[in-house]
Amino acid sequence: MKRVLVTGGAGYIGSHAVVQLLDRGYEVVVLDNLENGYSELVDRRAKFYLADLRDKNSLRRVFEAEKIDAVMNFAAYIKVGESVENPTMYYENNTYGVMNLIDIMVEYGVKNIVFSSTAAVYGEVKGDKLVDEEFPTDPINPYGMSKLMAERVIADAAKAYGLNYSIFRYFNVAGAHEDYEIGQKGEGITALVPIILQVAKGERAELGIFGDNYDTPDGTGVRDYIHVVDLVDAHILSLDTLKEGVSGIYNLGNGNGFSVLEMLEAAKRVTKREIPSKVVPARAGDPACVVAASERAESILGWKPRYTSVEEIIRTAWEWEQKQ
Ligand SMILES: NC(=O)c1ccc[n+]([C@@H]2O[C@H](COP(=O)([O-])OP(=O)(O)OC[C@H]3O[C@@H](n4cnc5c(N)ncnc54)[C@H](O)[C@@H]3O)[C@@H](O)[C@H]2O)c1
Ligand SMILES: O=c1ccn([C@@H]2O[C@H](COP(=O)(O)OP(=O)(O)O[C@H]3O[C@H](CO)[C@H](O)[C@H](O)[C@H]3O)[C@@H](O)[C@H]2O)c(=O)[nH]1
Repeated sequence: MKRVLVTGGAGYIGSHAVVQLLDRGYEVVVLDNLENGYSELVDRRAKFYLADLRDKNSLRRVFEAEKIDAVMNFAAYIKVGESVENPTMYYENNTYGVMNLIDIMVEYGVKNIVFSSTAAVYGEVKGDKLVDEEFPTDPINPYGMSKLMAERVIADAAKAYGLNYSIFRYFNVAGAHEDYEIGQKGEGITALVPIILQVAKGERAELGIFGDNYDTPDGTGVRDYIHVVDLVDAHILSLDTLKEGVSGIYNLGNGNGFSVLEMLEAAKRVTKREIPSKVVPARAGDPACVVAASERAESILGWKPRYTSVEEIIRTAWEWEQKQ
């Protein structure tokens, strides 16, 4: 396991995977169409290819030129609201794109894939039970369904073609690497933490709190926030299990739920700034409360998240945001 192809390596999480793999001595090849990525986020030590998952010939060019040992697939569309408005665009990129990638991996004899999935595969979670990997999958938006379908494609292909896979279901990823100038970026950001910090910076007038009528203690949505560096660590650890032929599906979260209002208060403490907010209508496709049980990643991969406080997670994101 020497050379890893990182698809979506010019994006937020992919660019972290690139530097963390390089720091552990892997050779890294990046594939991205730069639709939502930034070439300046890609570490210069990695080799970059402009290619698109939906275009098999562009993928062939990469696999022809590079001997790949494992693929980490981060390339996807990621916005829940957009997926509700334009579902076919999501199935085309997030499901069909993965089918293409698998076909090309098989064509070139590449056996190992690490895949970014999402807590959105679980859909509406009733009550306040932690969600483990056996929880029934029932996505309530096309984004989650496009990822669940891709998971199924990967598992079926693994059986048929002898592949090994690690599928990671991320909860809410936030924060930034403290040693590199990389982080979450982009005009169209919809994720809570960067939006709150953009308000703190004065780039946005206020935070719109999407609904305060949910069945949660303060009525706002509850999520499990996980630091991007911890998240990527699990991916890298899983390369060793893939080498041993062990495939699996793993949740990645901290196991603690924070509401939108709690995140807002934490961000005020970290930034020491005013952060104006107002309640606006709930966003289509948003469940009330989603919190992870991630013991499987801990026991099988030996994974242990290091950033366990949301203040710490927000602080690293704030340091990045201020450099922008
Ligand atoms: N950010 C989160 O909280 C979160 C949570 C759960 C899952 N995920 C998953 O993690 C992965 C990475 O997310 P991110 O937050 O880094 O998003 P991002 O948009 O920053 O990165 C995605 C990258 O993939 C590229 N890309 C998209 N479609 C492509 C295609 N067809 N061909 C080539 N490149 C393509 C984009 O240009 C971008 O650089 C996604 O698969 C996403 O579904 C993210
Ligand atoms: O401006 C905002 C943005 C978000 N929220 C709320 O904050 C919480 C977190 O929202 P995010 O958009 O940060 O993330 P989601 O919980 O919607 O997560 C979904 O989208 C993510 C990508 O953005 C991941 O893919 C994740 O797996 C998927 O469930 C939700 O309760 C949301 O309603 C607001 O109130 N205002």
